[in-house]
Amino acid sequence: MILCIAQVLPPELLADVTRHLTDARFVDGARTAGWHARLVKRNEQLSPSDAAYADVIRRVNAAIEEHPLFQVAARPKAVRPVMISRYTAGMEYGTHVDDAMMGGVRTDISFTLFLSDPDSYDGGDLVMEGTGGEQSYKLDPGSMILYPSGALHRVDPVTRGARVAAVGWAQSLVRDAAKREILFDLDTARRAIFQSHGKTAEFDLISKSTANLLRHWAEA
Ligand SMILES: O=C(O)CCC(=O)C(=O)O
Ligand SMILES: [Fe+2]
Repeated sequence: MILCIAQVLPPELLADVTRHLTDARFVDGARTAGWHARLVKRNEQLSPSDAAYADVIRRVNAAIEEHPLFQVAARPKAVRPVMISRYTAGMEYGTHVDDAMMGGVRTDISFTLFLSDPDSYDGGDLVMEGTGGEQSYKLDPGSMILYPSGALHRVDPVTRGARVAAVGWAQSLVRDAAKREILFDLDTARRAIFQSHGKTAEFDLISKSTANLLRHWAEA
C-alpha cells in the first residue's frame, strides 16, 4: 500500500525546520547508502555536526510518529531517525531498493516527507517502479508518502532549484503489507461508522475484529 498523508508537519513547524535548513551544513549523501545504492545516489544530507541537526530530527520524527494516520497505516514498532536530504540541480537518486536492515531496524516501510515547495524546483519526483508501470510523486511541503521498502524506486534528476526532504524507515509490528492493509481498511471503516452513526453495535464488532487481528498478527 502506498499512502500519501497531507500536512504531517504543522505550518509553524514546517516554517521553523525550513528556516533552520536554509543555511545548514550538508554533506555528500553517498556515505549513508548501501554499496549498490551508492553507485546511483547523488545527493546531500544534513550533517550530524550541524547545530540544528538534533533538534530538527527530533521534532520531525515526533510529528511523524504522533500522526494518527502514520500510526494506523504503519503500526510502527521502531522508527529510524529521519535523514534530511537535499538535491540541487544535477542531483538524483537512481533506481534502487532500500537496505533491508538499518541500525537493527527491519525496514518494512519507507517514507519521504517533502519540505520544499514543488514550484521552487523542477524534476525531483519520487518514482515508484512497480511491475505494472511507474507512478511519480511530488507532494506539498509538510506532506508525506509511505511506501513498501521492498519496492524499486528512484528520485528523478533535479533540473532547477533544490528539493529538500526528510526520509526515513519504519519496522512494523505487522510484517506483512497485505495484513497491514486489512487492518488499515478496517480501521478506516470503523472510524467512518463512528463519524456518521456513533458507537453502534457494528462499530463495536469491527473494533473487536481489528483488535483481535492485531493480536494475531503483531510481533511485539
Ligand atoms: O527522497 C526520496 O523521496 C527518497 C530517497 C530514497 O530513496 C532513499 O533515501 O533511499
Ligand atoms: Fe530509497
